[in-house]
Amino acid sequence: MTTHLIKGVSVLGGTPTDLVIRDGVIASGPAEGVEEVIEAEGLIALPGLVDLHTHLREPGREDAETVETGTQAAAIGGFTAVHAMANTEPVADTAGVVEQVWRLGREAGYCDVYPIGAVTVGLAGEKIAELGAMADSAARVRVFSDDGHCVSDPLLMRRALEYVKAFDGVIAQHSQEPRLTEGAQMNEGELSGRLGLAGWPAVAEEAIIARDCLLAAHVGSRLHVCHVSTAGSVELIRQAKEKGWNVTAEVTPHHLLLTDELAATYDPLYKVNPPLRSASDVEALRAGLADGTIDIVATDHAPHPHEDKDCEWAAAAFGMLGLETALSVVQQTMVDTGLLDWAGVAERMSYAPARIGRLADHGRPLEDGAPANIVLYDPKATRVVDGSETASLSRNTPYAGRELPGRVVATFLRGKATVLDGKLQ
Ligand SMILES: NC(=O)N[C@@H](CC(=O)O)C(=O)O
Ligand SMILES: [Zn+2]
Ligand SMILES: [Zn+2]
Repeated sequence: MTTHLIKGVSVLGGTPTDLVIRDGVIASGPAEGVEEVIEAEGLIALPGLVDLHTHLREPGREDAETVETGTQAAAIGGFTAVHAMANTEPVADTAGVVEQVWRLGREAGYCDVYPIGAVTVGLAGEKIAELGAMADSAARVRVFSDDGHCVSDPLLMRRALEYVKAFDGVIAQHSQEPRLTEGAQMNEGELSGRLGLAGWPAVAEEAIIARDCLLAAHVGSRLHVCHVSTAGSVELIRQAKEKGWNVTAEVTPHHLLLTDELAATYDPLYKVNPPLRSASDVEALRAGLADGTIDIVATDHAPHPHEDKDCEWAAAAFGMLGLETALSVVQQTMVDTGLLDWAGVAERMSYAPARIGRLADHGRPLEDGAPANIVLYDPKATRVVDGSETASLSRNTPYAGRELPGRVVATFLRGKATVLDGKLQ
């Protein structure tokens, strides 16, 4: 394996220093046997990013994404680990399917893939899946989710929370009260009325979060709240944390940047679940991420082929790409606004998601002896996003034509460069 010397890099935005990568780990001592030197003046080094919420679509929807193409997009975005959501075909609700996804990630070699197991068989919300068998499998599943669907039955949710305690698992909930969101198309508000699109009210998210926090506290288990999108949700999670309950939460880059006004275009690129909300929700999400109420940023990278997106709003699929643009959107919304420094970004995009997912080899400080999972980032660069230029098989980025700050220059996975000079290796 190539020994790299990264010269003059600013670790977490600190004073410039040199980093040596040897035999897959960050090495101390003199830079002997260096084969490749990377001049990194002006670049920031962050621990490899960890995504707790990625849709890789394999098995079953290889027309939208595969483990290989999705992890290529992840590497380009600076990620060294992604958690793959269970809403595949077949659903990842058995040890066999999660082992298959885990192995495909290993074989592709761009980014470690940690499968998420379904909470209920077939995501049908009726019967608990074989959570223990998935935890004990080679994939060592610790995160379980019916994402795309809400575990809306309170008794099933209680049982799932109890079940995962045995192996220190966590239930990641897609918080959406189904009866309150039948046919819902966009954020419920004055604008949904004007556009004639059925509303998805904030209370449908908040009612489930409140219930789940109470359930998690009652059984003494771990709850993770997926894609928080409203100011009221932030407030509920803040209260749960004040009580010392074991609740964590994520926000997506798109909910930090975009608002429901974009629905007025009727362009399904902006159709996502939960929907884009109001400017005051965006402000509350940014504040909640800054003060630690919301623990992490997770992409909810949701690829869809053009036939599922190039249609009228009501018929289009929910979801947008996110892996390749996440760090830039976080820079724009959180760093350039003064809400977070780079150490804060490392906490929310690497350390904390690795802790929640119980990953040992990711989300570690860039210290001697740590696995060399590193991203080199140029915060001074800018780019206009080209919607057709993506490693993903799908093209549904909401940022096409937008100028975003920053550029991932290199990504290292256990010392191997997956990206160099912005290009996939
Ligand atoms: N976020 C989305 O709009 N879509 C996701 C499902 C989900 O995350 O709920 C998908 O699988 O396409
Ligand atoms: Zn979801
Ligand atoms: Zn999702």
